[in-house]
Amino acid sequence: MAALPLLLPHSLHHRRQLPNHRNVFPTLSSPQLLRLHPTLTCKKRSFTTTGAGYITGPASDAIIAADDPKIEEVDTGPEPVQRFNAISLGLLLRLLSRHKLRVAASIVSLVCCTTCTLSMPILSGRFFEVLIGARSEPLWQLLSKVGVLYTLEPIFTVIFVVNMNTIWEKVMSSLRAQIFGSVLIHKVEFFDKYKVGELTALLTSDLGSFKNIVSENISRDRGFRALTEASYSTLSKSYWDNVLAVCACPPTCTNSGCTYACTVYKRSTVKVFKAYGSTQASIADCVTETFSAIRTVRSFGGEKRQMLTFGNQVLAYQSSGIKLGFFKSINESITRVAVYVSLLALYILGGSKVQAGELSVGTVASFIGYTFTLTFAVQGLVNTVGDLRGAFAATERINSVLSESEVDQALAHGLEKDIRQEVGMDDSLKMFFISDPNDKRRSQNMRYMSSLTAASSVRSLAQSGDICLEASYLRCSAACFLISLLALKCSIRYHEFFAGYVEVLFSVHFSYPLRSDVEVLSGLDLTLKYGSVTALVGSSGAGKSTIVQLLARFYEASIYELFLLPLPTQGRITVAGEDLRTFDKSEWARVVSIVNQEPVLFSVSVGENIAYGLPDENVSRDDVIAAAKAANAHDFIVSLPEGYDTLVGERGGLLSGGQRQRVAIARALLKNAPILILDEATSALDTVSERLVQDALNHLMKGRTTLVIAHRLSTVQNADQIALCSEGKIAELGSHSELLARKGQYASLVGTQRLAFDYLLSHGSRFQEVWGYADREHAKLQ
Ligand SMILES: Nc1ncnc2c1ncn2[C@@H]1O[C@H](COP(=O)(O)OP(=O)(O)OP(=O)(O)O)[C@@H](O)[C@H]1O
Repeated sequence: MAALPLLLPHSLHHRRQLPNHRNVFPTLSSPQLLRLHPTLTCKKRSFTTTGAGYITGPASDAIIAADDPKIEEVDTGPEPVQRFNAISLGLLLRLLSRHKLRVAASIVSLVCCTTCTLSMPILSGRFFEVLIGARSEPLWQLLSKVGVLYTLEPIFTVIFVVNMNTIWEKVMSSLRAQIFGSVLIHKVEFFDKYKVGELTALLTSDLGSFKNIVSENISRDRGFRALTEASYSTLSKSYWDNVLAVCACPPTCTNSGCTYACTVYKRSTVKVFKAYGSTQASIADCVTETFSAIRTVRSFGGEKRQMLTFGNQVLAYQSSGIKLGFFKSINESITRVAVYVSLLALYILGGSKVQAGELSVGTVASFIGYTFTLTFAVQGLVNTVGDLRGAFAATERINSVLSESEVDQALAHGLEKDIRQEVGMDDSLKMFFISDPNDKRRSQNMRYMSSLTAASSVRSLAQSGDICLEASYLRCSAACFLISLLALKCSIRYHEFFAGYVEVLFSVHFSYPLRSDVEVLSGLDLTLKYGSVTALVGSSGAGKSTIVQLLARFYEASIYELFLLPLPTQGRITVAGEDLRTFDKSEWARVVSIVNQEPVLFSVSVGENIAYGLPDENVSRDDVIAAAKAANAHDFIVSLPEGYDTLVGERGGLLSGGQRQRVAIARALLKNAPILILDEATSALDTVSERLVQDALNHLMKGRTTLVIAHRLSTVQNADQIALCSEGKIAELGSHSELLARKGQYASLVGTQRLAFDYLLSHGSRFQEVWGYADREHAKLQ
């Protein structure tokens, strides 16, 4: 079976995570860390481990149950960090090697059609000689030869163009699939960093200019054909007469000079092409952003501002386009001057040689024919060099974007396993596979992958055990002990310094990768008891959704190491005692259902959106309807123009916020995962709908480990436990009544909301007046 290198590109280098003390949640407990890094204690990096336990590659966040004795043999010495190139010559050759027959047919037809083309000037020369009586060959015989050439040349051209085009289309499809797959499996922070428009541009305009190398260069006067024609005509000329050949050489020399200059000044020209591409990407990004947020733009009257932004991007695009045109025009005009000089020299020298009887008229006529062929070919080559520059710039841009950020190994491994298991793989999936028998690292990764906790156990663990977000403070190592001792011996000032140092090193921290200087979570301990409901409350920005993101494994922290030494515990997330990172991400995704504050729907029908709950299965219509009924969405769906087949628009924009939430709840219900996370899942519902959906959710929560985030405390009063999140920690934990009795932050939050409610009640009559007025106005409009 072929392999999927681009789904696992970073398996090539297993980049070491940079020690970043703030980015260490969830990490592993000290004993586990030692289990994971058994060889670190003897400062030797290897996958060797003694007995059962975990092993990991250098800084790989995929953790593997290491019962495979063969793994001990694997040589995993420190690897140099390699830059991963999404598009490389090796990859292109591998893709081309899939079409050997077509490549051979293209080469043969190219040689044949070029031979036909280049035989024409010879026949033209003979034709003139026959006309002036300098040649005895019958005219009809000569013309029939010309006729054969004129017939064969288009036939070979068709074979060449069709084959080249087919090969390149197939190569480009695979390449596009590879790049898409590669982007898809990047870590979430990659998507935080790059805008949608930029990523879209990679797959459209950048890959488009790469495609142009062939699709724009298979015509007669471009690319390979121009190259063969140029070389062949230069050779033919030398065969006829060396002196005249030298006259016709300037175009070729100029072309070589231009090509050389382009190569020497590659950096500057590539810069211009790169700027052209990135301004094009910015335009795409501005368009995507503006039109996807059109309601926000309207509501703020932001049209002028968007026009200004777009105008600036267009001007930048225009200026880089003008610069590009300047480069092109210089190339073109230099070539033309060279051509004219060459033709003039040819007329002068050729004419004098004919007059002196040293050359026949036919030979000079053939020369002139070859000079024109050479001129066109050289012109074509100059254009091809321009296309190549564009393609190099696009390749550089794609490679630089995709090599900057890390691939999510835990996801890539699981995905590859998943796809490989598929029986009778679809053609559309096959495109993601490229065979590379030399990629030993991948086969090694495949073995680790197979050592990951099996899918069945993920579900059974999720269905049986508690989920713990642990922060076990100061399970000190010798290093910590030493620091503490030193701290005690030192003066107060130094003691403070060491205390701070210890705090930084050994408490739990989580920072988003793009804002690594801002701590979001610090010192968090929380257990979500199996089969019970835990409510997470707290002020805005306290870190509630961050906990959800960690539970969903959108973000994962690395094992924190300082000078290659494993540090004591930082915290971790476990399910039934197993570290989350022992699971494939895709397997984990199957056991967790999340309904967000602002659910995003795909621009397909309502039914398909609900069925997306089980994306890899053929969901029956009855199941979709059952899920919709349970989420109290059925009634509104059947009232839509085409019922379950009604399209919901981009991001579900044709539905109301409450309808979107109900569809999202139905989607989660269909998924039927043992772990349920509701992040303000009912916030967009009116009171009546909320009560109905809440009933469905209460039913759904039974027997599942549930985490509910809600601002309206009334909705979480009945939770088994309520955790108050404050400044990245769990400040209070208990039932509603326990927390009220404690009279702490929770009690004051409840008090604040009650006050707000009382205020509403006391102003009820006024609101009723307003609502009554609105109702009357509405009735009038009807
Ligand atoms: N992707 C991100 N990158 C960087 N910082 C982020 C990211 N997402 C959230 N933050 C920051 O993390 C902090 C905690 O955000 P979080 O969404 O967890 O708060 P929250 O308690 O859920 O708030 P709310 O109740 O308003 O939803 C905030 O300061 C926020 O600015």
